[in-house]
Amino acid sequence: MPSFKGGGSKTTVSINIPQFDASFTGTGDLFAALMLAYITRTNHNVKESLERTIATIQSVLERTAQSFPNKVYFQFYYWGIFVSQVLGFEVDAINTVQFSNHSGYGHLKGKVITEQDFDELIEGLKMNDLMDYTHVLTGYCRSPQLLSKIGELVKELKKANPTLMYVCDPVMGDNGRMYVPEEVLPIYANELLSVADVICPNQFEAELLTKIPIKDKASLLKTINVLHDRGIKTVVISSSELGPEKHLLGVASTVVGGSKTTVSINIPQFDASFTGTGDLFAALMLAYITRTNHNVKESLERTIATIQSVLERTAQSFPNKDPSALTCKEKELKLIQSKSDIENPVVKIEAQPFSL
Ligand SMILES: Nc1ncnc2c1ncn2[C@@H]1O[C@H](COP(=O)(O)OP(=O)(O)O)[C@@H](O)[C@H]1O
Ligand code: PXP
Repeated sequence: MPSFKGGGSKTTVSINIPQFDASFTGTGDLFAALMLAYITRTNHNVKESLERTIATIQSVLERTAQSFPNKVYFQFYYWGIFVSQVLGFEVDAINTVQFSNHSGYGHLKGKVITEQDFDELIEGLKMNDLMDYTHVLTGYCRSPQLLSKIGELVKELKKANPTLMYVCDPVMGDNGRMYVPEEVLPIYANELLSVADVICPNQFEAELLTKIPIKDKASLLKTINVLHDRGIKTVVISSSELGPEKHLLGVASTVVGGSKTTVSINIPQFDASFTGTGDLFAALMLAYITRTNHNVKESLERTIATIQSVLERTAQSFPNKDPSALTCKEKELKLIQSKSDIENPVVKIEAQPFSL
């Protein structure tokens, strides 16, 4: 029964809540977060806040019996999670790091998940019989030991569900510089690639994995073929410097039933560098490769359309500033504001067959 005392006058309201014949976990959290939102929006109108909160929780509980067909296990930071949820995936996320902020800022405080932390979480999932994943997506990870364990986990999960899709974003660096310890490279190259169904390195990461310098389209294609030869069905280079002026080039390639499709897309380049776009890219590709059953053209087009609209909205939130002058805080990706673009991206740039 919420009560509000403002300006000396008190308002107290109550509501009858139809009771479900089951007990749920998480409804208290939901209640508090919804009340926070509605008390803010209505400036402490407790009647409206309570009504909307209860209406929301009632509809969530009514819908709780309908479950999503896909359940993703995430080993990640936060950017991809929202996107996957908006696109209809149930997500169990393990944050590989619990940091005060991302690494683009000048200072970084917090903790990296240890192997023991990881083992405990997996033990709990197993004890409760919760390992029924359809997808695994891994990203930012600084520990070679932990990565190795993830490889073992993926093998185990695939044994239980042979159709499970493992999307590996081998997050190691960008523009010629590694930002995780060098020791993770052999683990990606020797242990994770062999279990990956989809891999989405950027140009630098693809070079590290194959030891092929990418100087032109021929070396890019060679790199993709080497990755396919290691048994990876779908290889996506999230960005390379081989695009036309002021454009990046993204490439996606898939081998289905012995026949290969490779497409590329010109990505208009913003005059700024953003953090989190790689995470976003991997989560979007996972969703669209699943929805389209490895149609790389459509997947790449929708992924790029979504990211472009997020970056446009991010850059436009400070219209009087040159994008290159934006601070780290100003460049935080405007994900929540882009929810409807994430749900329904408008494809403006078509991917083309990749040819030399
Ligand atoms: N400056 C930029 N301008 C336009 N698009 C960008 C820019 N930076 C990143 N992106 C988008 O984000 C995607 C992933 O970024 P990329 O740099 O390849 O990944 P990572 O962050 O892992 O290095 C690219 O495919 C591109 O669509
Ligand atoms: N900082 C942290 C803490 C991260 O977890 C990541 C990627 O997950 C990055 C920086 C790099 O982000 P991106 O490659 O997606 O731009």
